[in-house]
Amino acid sequence: MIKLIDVCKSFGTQRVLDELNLKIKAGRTTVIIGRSGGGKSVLLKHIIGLLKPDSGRILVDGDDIAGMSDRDLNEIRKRFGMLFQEAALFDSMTVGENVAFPLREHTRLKEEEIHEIVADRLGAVGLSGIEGKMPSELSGGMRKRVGLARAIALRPEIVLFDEPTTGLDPVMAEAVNQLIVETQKKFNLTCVVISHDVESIFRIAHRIAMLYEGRIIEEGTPEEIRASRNPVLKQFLAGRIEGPIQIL
Ligand SMILES: Nc1ncnc2c1ncn2[C@@H]1O[C@H](COP(=O)(O)OP(=O)(O)OP(=O)(O)O)[C@@H](O)[C@H]1O
Repeated sequence: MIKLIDVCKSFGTQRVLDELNLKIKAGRTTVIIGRSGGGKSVLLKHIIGLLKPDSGRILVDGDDIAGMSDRDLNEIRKRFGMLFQEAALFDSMTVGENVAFPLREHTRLKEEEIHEIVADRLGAVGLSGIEGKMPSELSGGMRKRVGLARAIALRPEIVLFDEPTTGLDPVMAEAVNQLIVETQKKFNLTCVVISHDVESIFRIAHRIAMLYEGRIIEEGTPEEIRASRNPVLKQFLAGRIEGPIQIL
């Protein structure tokens, strides 16, 4: 569904993506792993067109979004949902208004219909009836759930998750993982998740891709990744200090 071909991106003299190639399968969850500051968020922003590559192509269902006008890009973006780090809810809006936001931005649905969809999506994340609450009244896990309800408001085909379990306790992290698995299945979503939470990765991934020094150095099923002999991958998954990954 999504193909990145020879994607390069630098900021000043710092090359973050270096002829990166990756295929993301439809109806599957692909987790992109890699060290902090390694370029995972930059990669995700290229997939949704928030950043443009210096060179290379990014195909979404065969359309190259790298050279697209903002208008065409807006159309493509309707097919995406995104759950940002820290959920990124609008603090001055109620939960209901947060979830309704993409519907009000991108559709001409009537208020009644919007209310129905908001109730449905909040139900899907196990938070029925909290439309009137403010984000500040919610726990971190609940905020993530509301963020997910908002991300799926428009029934997207593709949902991008930027470190969905960061900052949550293990129980809450597992609840969010389960929710990702259930929501992916229920809506047959193509999910791209970036994470360095090794526990979570193996719980949610159909495919895992390791980003290192600007490239995907290994991609495969969780079993294949576990069995990999790649020293970078082995060091990363084991959380060892010794190995090819340099600690700055
Ligand atoms: N808009 C930008 N301008 C300049 N440099 C940037 C920009 N966005 C990202 N970078 C740099 O690109 C590198 C990769 O950043 P990125 O946020 O993608 O890392 P990450 O792998 O997501 O890290 P983390 O796991 O810590 O979130 C960093 O060195 C960062 O400073």
